[in-house]
Amino acid sequence: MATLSSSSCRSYATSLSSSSSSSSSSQAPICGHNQRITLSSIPHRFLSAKISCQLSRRGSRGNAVRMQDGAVAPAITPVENDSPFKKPKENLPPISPPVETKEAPGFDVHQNESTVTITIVGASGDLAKKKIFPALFALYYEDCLPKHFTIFGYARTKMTDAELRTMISKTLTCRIDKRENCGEKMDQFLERCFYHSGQYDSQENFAELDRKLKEHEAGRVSNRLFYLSIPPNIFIEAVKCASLSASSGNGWTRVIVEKPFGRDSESSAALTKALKQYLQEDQIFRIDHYLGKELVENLSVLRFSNLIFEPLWSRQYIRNVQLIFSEDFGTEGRGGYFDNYGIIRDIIQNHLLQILALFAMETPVSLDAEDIRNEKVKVLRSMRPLSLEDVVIGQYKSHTKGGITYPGYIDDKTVPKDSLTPTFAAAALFIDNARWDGVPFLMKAGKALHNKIAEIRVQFRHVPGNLYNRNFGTDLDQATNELVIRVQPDEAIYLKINNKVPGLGMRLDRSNLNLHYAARYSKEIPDAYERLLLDAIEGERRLFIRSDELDAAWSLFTPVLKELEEKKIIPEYYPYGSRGPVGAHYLAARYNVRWGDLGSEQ
Ligand SMILES: NC(=O)C1=CN([C@@H]2O[C@H](COP(=O)(O)OP(=O)(O)OC[C@H]3O[C@@H](n4cnc5c(N)ncnc54)[C@H](OP(=O)(O)O)[C@@H]3O)[C@@H](O)[C@H]2O)C=CC1
Ligand SMILES: O=C1O[C@H](COP(=O)(O)O)[C@@H](O)[C@H](O)[C@H]1O
Repeated sequence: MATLSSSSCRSYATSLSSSSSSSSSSQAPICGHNQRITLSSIPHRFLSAKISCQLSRRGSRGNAVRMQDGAVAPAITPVENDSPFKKPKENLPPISPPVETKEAPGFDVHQNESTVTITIVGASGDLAKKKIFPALFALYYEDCLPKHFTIFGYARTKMTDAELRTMISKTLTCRIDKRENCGEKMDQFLERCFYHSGQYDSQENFAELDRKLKEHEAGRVSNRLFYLSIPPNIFIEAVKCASLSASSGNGWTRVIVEKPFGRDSESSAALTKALKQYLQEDQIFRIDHYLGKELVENLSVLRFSNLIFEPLWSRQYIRNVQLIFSEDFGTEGRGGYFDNYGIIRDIIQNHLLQILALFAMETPVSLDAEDIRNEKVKVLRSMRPLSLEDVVIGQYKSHTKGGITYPGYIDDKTVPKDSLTPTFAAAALFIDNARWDGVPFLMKAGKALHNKIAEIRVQFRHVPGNLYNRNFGTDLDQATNELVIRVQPDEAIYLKINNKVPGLGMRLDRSNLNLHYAARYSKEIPDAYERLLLDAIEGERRLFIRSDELDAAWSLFTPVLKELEEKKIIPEYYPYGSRGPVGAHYLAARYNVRWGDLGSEQ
């Protein structure tokens, strides 16, 4: 049955190939160092170990992946340069069994080897504990981190290395399919984690960090990844200090920046400008974790490697596209942050818009990061800025059900009582290009709704002159095909088709051709942060946001966000746990659309 490699593993074994060409600026030190070392200076023998990581990501114990139905997808032979991602990765460190020995600091005995240090700035925070450390552990567990790696936590909180390890050990989990040696792996991983306490605006504190990093690097080529897991108002100070006092002297330095990337065009441009004082564009990895989700990553595969979808992918056959995000909990605990942003900035302008761009782009020249991002930016620049009449906003209010009272948004102590910040929004967007002219792209995102789901729905047009129309009664909508890509939870891709109900009569029903991941694949789906962290380590920028994409995204939403705020538009209130404001239906109806997630069978 299965003939394609299906695992979450990388098939771009090229990341292993040596690079002498790729973007030099990301290899360049960023503050005053002048030595450059490229991957070509790393002995070739080290590269093969990386291949074994790639293979282990292809299947738990061998090169192949077993499907739930017993079929085996063959692994891809690990030939260097077989990557679909044409551009070779930069300066990759070698991979080998993850046992680190203590090195005497300060000696350049390892100058032919390289090392990667990942510093999590804001290590004491929520995201670091919840996502970043667990993702790094998962990568370690899969033998996907380089042989010489070190993880540093950096924050103001006073903590020892041991205390950091205790803190993060609470949130590390093991892969379901490989529990046996989990404890051992966890201990090994924790031994590679260290902590340095410092201020975010202190060059001196970062210089202390630099000294510690150097000790761990022990004279090897030093590659440094900083993950800014801190509130946005301190991004610039932290980047400045990291850049001036703790960037690599002879390898690459990269910085992962978390959203929010500003709150409108102006502030986003200011942030970009400030970041670029200290970093080159290709050192900046702007993360949108939705791009790291398995089914979002699969969008292009589905479309460009199956003959049956691409010919239908246009206004000729597609009636509308729906991008839906809902959470069944409120802003609990994050109300302070959220009130300054609202759901349009929190979800729609980034996560849903990024999915839209990937969905709607033209075929890129290659799978190279710049080719893909070039196509995405064209989509964004072809879009009409959102207008006020194409937006509906809502805010959840308290609701009592089954004797339990669920708080309203403004019941959160960190939210002003008179807040008009939307916790729900629906919007109709249009791409004014030849492929998508007139096709509504409807987006809907909300907190404290009745379910937790993220999905893409593609509703196709009616079959012209359908011979079987009368077998459906008058509801033509019911007779059109719909492709659903359920991003989460319970990942699936299904296509609603019309089918004859078996029997002597001629009755049609709607059935699903269903690719249900849990039934099809035994391998656990990696968390988005795992994929993105590994990409950042490997210098793969495909899933990160380029500054021109960001500018284009903000241009679409800034005018309407300003108008909503200036006119103090009152959101439609909806009860906690409901399906959201009824206004979303009117908006869809205006474009002759019915939300696909609300029908009797979804
Ligand atoms: N949490 C999440 O689910 C998500 C978060 N993000 C983004 O990731 C980043 C980190 O988020 P999160 O971990 O929730 O943030 P936190 O509020 O938990 O902050 C992280 C750390 O930053 C330090 N810090 C907090 N407030 C301040 C302040 N005012 N001044 C100086 N330092 C401060 C604290 O460390 P210390 O006091 O020890 O220095 C804190 O532990 C943010 O940009 C956020 O928008 C993005 C998506 C989801
Ligand atoms: O970026 C964000 O995403 C989360 C939802 O992420 P998910 O991976 O759990 O779907 C959302 O809760 C948060 O408000 C937002 O900032």
